[in-house]
Amino acid sequence: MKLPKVVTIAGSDPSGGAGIQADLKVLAQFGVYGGAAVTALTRQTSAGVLGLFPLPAAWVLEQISDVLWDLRPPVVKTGMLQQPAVISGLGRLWGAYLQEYRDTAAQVLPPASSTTPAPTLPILVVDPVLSSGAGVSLVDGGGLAAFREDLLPVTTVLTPNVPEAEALTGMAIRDSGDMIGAAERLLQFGPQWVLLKGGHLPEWEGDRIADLLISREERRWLWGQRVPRADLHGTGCSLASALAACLALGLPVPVAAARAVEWLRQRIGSPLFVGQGRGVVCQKLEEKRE
Ligand SMILES: Nc1ncnc2c1ncn2[C@@H]1O[C@H](COP(=O)(O)OP(=O)(O)O)[C@@H](O)[C@H]1O
Ligand SMILES: Cc1ncc(COP(=O)(O)O)c(N)n1
Repeated sequence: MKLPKVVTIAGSDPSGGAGIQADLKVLAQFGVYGGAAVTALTRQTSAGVLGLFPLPAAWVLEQISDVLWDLRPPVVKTGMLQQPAVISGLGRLWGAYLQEYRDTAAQVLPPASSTTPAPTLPILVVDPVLSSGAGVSLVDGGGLAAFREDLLPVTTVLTPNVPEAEALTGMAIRDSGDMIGAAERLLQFGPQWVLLKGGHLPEWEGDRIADLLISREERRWLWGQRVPRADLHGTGCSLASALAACLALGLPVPVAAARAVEWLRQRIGSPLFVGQGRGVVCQKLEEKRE
């Protein structure tokens, strides 16, 4: 069996709750090998982001190119990309990576017939990080246009939260009906799937909460138990990494999304308090200590 591998392209969070540190821990927990290309350093504690130090965009893109053509990961997950030049440059690199896969498959496989399954193309999971949970901007001006024009057209699964979906579409999202409208608008930018997370909506019926998974063919609500006053950061990074891990393990998108959401929700109710601020996602519930 092929080694399941994921490369994360994200920023560094020294407190370990978000960014590449969180991503690599989640991947390890799913038994998936993780590589990481770093886009920016942050000064960050469990209480919030204190500073941002972007790496030169050309250098970030070289890192990404090196690791893609070395590890040849079947799944790549993005977090804080931060600079428009990185967002657009990744779109171009990913297009070239896909093209090379197609060319190689055409040389290796017999001519396609109705009985030959199409080769599985690499998967790009994009978590469009725009700001920290506490509202510090994590993307430069021009970032939204770069996402819409250059990265979303080559994205397999886009995982925005409600404010990110509002920023990308310019639409207000107040209820589940608005979530459907915004997710359909996001599909028009090109991603194959959108997982629109519902955590920021003020009201769900009773103690329930739902995320919306949508493609051009199907629409599913992923319902779960709402945890009152959940106070943790790094949930978006952890969810996208769990999804990437499940995809690298070979699960189809709807099954992988349901499993990743369930994995995270089991942990939202019992965060780990590692510092002076908010809690983080506890990796192994069974090993949690006070
Ligand atoms: N209070 C909560 N109880 C249970 N699950 C939650 C809660 N808040 C968010 N979630 C779940 O956590 C995941 C992340 O959601 P969300 O908070 O919307 O995105 P982000 O972490 O990117 O801001 C989603 O699967 C969402 O349903
Ligand atoms: C390096 C980095 N990447 C992403 C986030 C967003 O995470 P959150 O919104 O959960 O604070 C973050 N705070 N830091």
